[in-house]
Parts: sequence; structure tokens; C-alpha cells
Amino acid sequence: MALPLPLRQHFDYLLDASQPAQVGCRVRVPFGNRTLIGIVWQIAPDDSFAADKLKPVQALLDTTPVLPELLCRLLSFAAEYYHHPLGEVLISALPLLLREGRNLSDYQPKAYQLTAAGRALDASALKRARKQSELWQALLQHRISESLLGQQYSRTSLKQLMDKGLAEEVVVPASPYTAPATPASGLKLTAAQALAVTAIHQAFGRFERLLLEGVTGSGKTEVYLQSIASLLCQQQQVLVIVPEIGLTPQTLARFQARFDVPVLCWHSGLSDSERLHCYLQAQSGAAAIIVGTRSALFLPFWRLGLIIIDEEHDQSLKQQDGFRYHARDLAIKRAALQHCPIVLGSATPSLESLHNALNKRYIHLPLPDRAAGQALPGFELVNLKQQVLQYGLASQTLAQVRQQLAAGHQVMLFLNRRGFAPALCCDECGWLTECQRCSAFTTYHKQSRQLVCHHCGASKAIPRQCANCGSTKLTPLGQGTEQLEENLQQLFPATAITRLDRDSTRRKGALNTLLEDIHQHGARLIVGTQMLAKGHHFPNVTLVVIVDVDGALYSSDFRAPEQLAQLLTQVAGRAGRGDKAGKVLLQTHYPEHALLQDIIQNGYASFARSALMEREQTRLPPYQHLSLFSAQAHQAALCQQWLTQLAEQARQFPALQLLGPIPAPLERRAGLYRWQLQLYSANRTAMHQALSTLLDTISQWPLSRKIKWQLDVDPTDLT
Ligand SMILES: Nc1ncnc2c1ncn2[C@@H]1O[C@H](COP(=O)(O)OP(=O)(O)OP(=O)(O)O)[C@@H](O)[C@H]1O
Ligand SMILES: [Zn+2]
Repeated sequence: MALPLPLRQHFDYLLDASQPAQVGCRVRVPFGNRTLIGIVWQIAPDDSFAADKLKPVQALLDTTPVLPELLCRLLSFAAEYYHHPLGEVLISALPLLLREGRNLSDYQPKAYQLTAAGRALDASALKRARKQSELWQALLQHRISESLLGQQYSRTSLKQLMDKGLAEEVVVPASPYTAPATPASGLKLTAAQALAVTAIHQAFGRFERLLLEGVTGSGKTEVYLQSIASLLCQQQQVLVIVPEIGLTPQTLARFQARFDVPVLCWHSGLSDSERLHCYLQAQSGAAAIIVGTRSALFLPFWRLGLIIIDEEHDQSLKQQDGFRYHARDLAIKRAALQHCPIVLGSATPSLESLHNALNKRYIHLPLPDRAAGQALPGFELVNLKQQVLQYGLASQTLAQVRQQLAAGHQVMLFLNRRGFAPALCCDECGWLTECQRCSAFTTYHKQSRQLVCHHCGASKAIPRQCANCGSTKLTPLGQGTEQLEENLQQLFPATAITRLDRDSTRRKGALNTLLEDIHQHGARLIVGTQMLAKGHHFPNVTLVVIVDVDGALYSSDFRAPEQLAQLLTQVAGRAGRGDKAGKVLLQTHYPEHALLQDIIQNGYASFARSALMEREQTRLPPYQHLSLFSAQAHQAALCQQWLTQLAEQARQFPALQLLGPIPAPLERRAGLYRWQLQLYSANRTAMHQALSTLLDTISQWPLSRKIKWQLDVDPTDLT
């Protein structure tokens, strides 16, 4: 049995002959003084164990596996690849209700049929019970579903038949969706779109990886839609993975509008029973298309024909705690197991995927132009040096905002800092509000009247005095979206402003309300964080202002330039998507910065190719594989000691190159010091062998129990 424990081992239990278990079924087993829900992982013949030494399984919960064979293979691969305990991986792939051991049949539709005795019954036997006889006659013809009971037939009669052992309840899984007779028609494709759709069609029925590199507004979604249309006629299923929960309703709506088949969504905002419903609809084939966030990857499918990963570069595809998998990479593995193609789409592909496309491992499908022939928005740098700024905005920025508003257009202002101000500052001594538990400042939130640490989530009331000198003159330092909104309202009192960030969209349904607000046109300003960058199509936005990215230009993380280039391109891509031309103003104190120059002059595609060359020269991913060990403890010395010990062991593997131990860029979080050791290797197999050995060694160290530590394979976040 694989049990949900942080242990890299399996456990043996005794199943008796009356328990027809299969691999992938759930069991309830005793473990110490608790009971656990586990997954049957291997079944050994009776004689290979001393049966009297084994504890019996308390209950076998499934007659058919909740994790079908293909998922077991995917998850066992994942557990090995990410070096995460199998039991935790298996259990985390199941909807919560199944993890809790609920009965699957309680959630499936029911029907009633005759038992063998019922079928053999002589008609005369019921002649004195007219209603029962009628029901029996009907059951002789067909099963009766739960929904028809009470309407056409009496529940009492049914109960009487069941009590006599003549009828029984059966679970009827939903049936597969009805395939449309002809493919849904769509827009007339551009030449590049048509090529992409053809290439995807040609890949049906086998494993193939395709990278759809389409500039913002190039109509990637239309390519997805038209690729799918013919698959649906063959009654195949499609999985569409989108990076954020915020994107699922929009993507869902586009798929639902196009196809007359069941399209379901899957994300963390669903209730547990909604999730289980989705799981069952995917499994039975009742759902044709599932649009979901990363964990949709683990749904069972009846007949999966295509996987699409939209915004494949997005960081949220990587799980950042616990089982740290990358949904894109595992989806590729899943496609291989399913023998189906996978399409990775993005205007700003990750360097990993681009590398594979340029290498011809993936089929490369470029969409170099916008779909309706609109020009890509031009960038204009606004040099902030020696300028008098009004609320962080240069005078020429304000002039252009005014101009666009006067023309009845919408303007978007992007600032990747939520809250009112990144810190409160003492006017007299310069003291800044800091988090007690993190090496970070606390953000001032004016509306909620709190200081919030964006790293550990701790919040507290706003102090009346400086903790250092006692002065009462505390003022906000720097600007966040909350303040920008307030300031813009001063400057443009007659203009409606919408703010999109994590704070303004916290309430359920708030995001949709705000998006609808924006779509209802009218001249207005849209202020927001990176949430604005994600896949939105606001045709009336003609100007995008990137208020401040200077902080991100000088980061120590080797992925920072890639991520900044992606963010800038995606944000910029929101401008000029309708019939009016768009423009982007990028405010900066460093107009000569090489990255900014490259992006604005040559665009992301060119930046990415030169960034790849740089990665090759510096032997960074994707040219080498990276694994990250991190350690956290209340004392920095413990982290350092543990990682030093680990580094000594790691040095014995010639295939590994080490960087560290070093303190993490965010040196302390939630009261714990954070250190890391980066391992690089050109040889993936050698890396994984080394990791296995290292993990075995680590488990024997007493020090490993005094600290918190993790291994992250292919990490995307080095902070
Ligand atoms: N062949 C076409 N002819 C005309 N309009 C099209 C065509 N294909 C797509 N469009 C339109 O172009 C707009 C942008 O398309 P879409 O949102 O799919 O782009 P995208 O590539 O996903 O963009 P982004 O990456 O910026 O989110 C949509 O309004 C869509 O209806
Ligand atoms: Zn904190």
C-alpha cells in the first residue's frame, strides 16, 4: 500500500480473498494508533509473506480503481522524478472527498433493476399488489433511473420489491457525451493559424509536442478551438490547462460559446463535491472539455485526445510547496502515456520550451502577426531621470493618458505592487516598518488599515509612532496600486477607475464583476498588477503605461530577465487589440538598460533567442539541469551546517556542480532563516541517481530532523 506519509517506502497489509482489490483502489488501514486511507500499489501472492505478521486491511473502498493504470504510471513517474513520497503524490491527485475515504457511489447517479429472483418471478405472484406489479412489469423492460422515481413510479412499491429481494439499486456511471455530427465552424483562419491547425490535426492519435508561439492577440485561442472541433466529432476529450483560476471562467466561456458539448471547469474555487463531480464526468466521458488549473492534469479521462497548456511559460504552473511538480512537464509525460499530442501555447514561451522547439524536439508553430492584422503596440521609453513626477507619473505620460481618455479610449496602468505603499517610513529618522519574522518590509494597506507582510501574510495594526525614535510622523514610502488608484482619482476626478489586484478580487465573483465593468467600455482607467497581463482581451485599451519596473532590472536570479521580458510583453500585448492602434509607455530611470532596449527594439522572440545563447554560455538551464536543496531553521547556523554537510556528500558525484550553501535572497521568512544549495548537471540520469543517494544519506542524519528541508527538482523560484 502507498500511504499518505512523508516516507519513501510502501507498507504491507493483508487482503483476504473476499476483497478483490486492484492496483489503484483505496483501502482503509490501521497505522499506529490511527487509520489511514491508502492506495493499493502492488498485490503479492499469498505465500510470499508471513501472513501472521501482517495487519489486515480494514476495508477495501473501491471495486474499480480510483486511480486507473495510466494515472498510476504517471504519478509513479512523478514521485520518482520529483523525489517525493509516492503515497503523498497518489493521494494528492485525488479529490478531497476521495482522499477522505468517501464512497464513490454516493456521488454517482443511481438506477434500479430486477434481481435474478425478480426476473424469474411469475407474473401471477404480484397479482394482489397492483402498483408493485406495474413497476415489476416496467423493470422487466428496462432499468429505472432515480430521477424517474417519484414522478412515474412509486418509491413505496420499489422499496417493497427491494425488501422482497426482487429489485436492487445499481450505480450507473454517466454516459459519454454525444459527439456533434459536424465540426463547429469558426473564424476564417489566417495563413499562419491554418498551418498551425493542420499541424495539430496531423498529430492526432500519437504523442507529439507542439509549441504554438503566437504574439499577443495572434488568435491562439482560435487555433485551439478549431483544432478541437474535429476531435469532438470523434467523441474524444480535451484537457485545457490555464495558469490561473481567474482565467478559467473566461476560457470556459469561449469554449462553451463555440461547442455544443459539456465543457467543465476545474480549479481551487470549486467546492469539494463540485470537484468530485468534475472527476466523475471526466472519467465517464460525460465531459468533453475540461478547462482547469494545474491539478486538472491528474483527472482520469475516458478518452483523452489532446492536451493544451495555455500560457505555458506561466510560473503558476509550478507547484511551489509540498509536491513541487511542474504541470507543463508532467502534462507532456501524460500525453506520452496517452499517445496523444500536447500543444504548448504562449506569446512568450519559456526558454525551456523554446529551446526544445528550436532543437526540433517540438514542432514549432509560429504566429508572428496579430489575427486581424492589427499592429503590435509600439514601446516608448519615458526617461524618469531628472523629471518632476506627479504621483510617480511623468508629465508626458499624463499628457498621453489624458489624450486617450479624451478620445473615449481606455488606458491601463500596470504596477506590480499591491497595497498602498511598500512600507511606512519615519520622517525624522528614516526607520521603515519591517516584518518581525521576515527579512522584508511590511506593505501599508490603507483601506484595511493594516501593515501586511506579503511574504508570510502576517498583518498588524498601523503603529502610531516610530519604533526607533518615537516620532509620530510616519508617511507612506513608494507607491502601490491602491495609492495609484487614489492618486489617479485626484488627477481624473470624472473618470471611473477599476483596480485589478489580489486585494480587489479577493471576494468570490469580484474578478468577474470587475472584468465585466471593464468590458462595458466607456472612457476609464484600469490599474492593476500582473493580473492585468494574463490573457485579457480589452479591445478598447489603446494605451498601456508600465509605471515602474526598475526594481526588477537588477535581480540576482538568473530567470529574472526572462520573467521580466515575459511580463512586459504580456502587459504590452493588452494594447491595441481592437480596431484602434495601441501604444506602451515604459517609465524607467534606466532607459539605456540592455534588456529594455532589446525588448522594445526587437521584441520577445529576439530577446528569448539571445537569452538562450547566454544561458548556453553560462551553462544554466535548459543547458544543464538544476535541483535545489533548501533548509530552514530558527538559527542560520543550522541551515548552513546541514547544507555544508550535504555539499560535502554531493561533491563526491563528479557529474554535479555545486553553488552554495548560500543564504536565499529572502533570507528570513516567517521566523525561519533560509539557505540553499544549487546542484547543476548536464546529465539528467546522473543527477537523479545522485539525488537518490543524497536523500538516503540525509534521512540518516539526526540534524535532518532539527531543521526543515526540501528538494526542488527543476525549480523556477530561487527566492
Ligand atoms: N482568424 C481570425 N480572424 C479575425 N479575428 C481573429 C482571428 N483569430 C482570432 N481573432 C480574434 O483576435 C482576438 C485575439 O485572439 P486571442 O484572444 O485568441 O489571442 P491570443 O493569441 O490568445 O492572445 P494573448 O496571447 O494576447 O492572450 C480575438 O478577438 C479573436 O476573436
Ligand atoms: Zn513576514
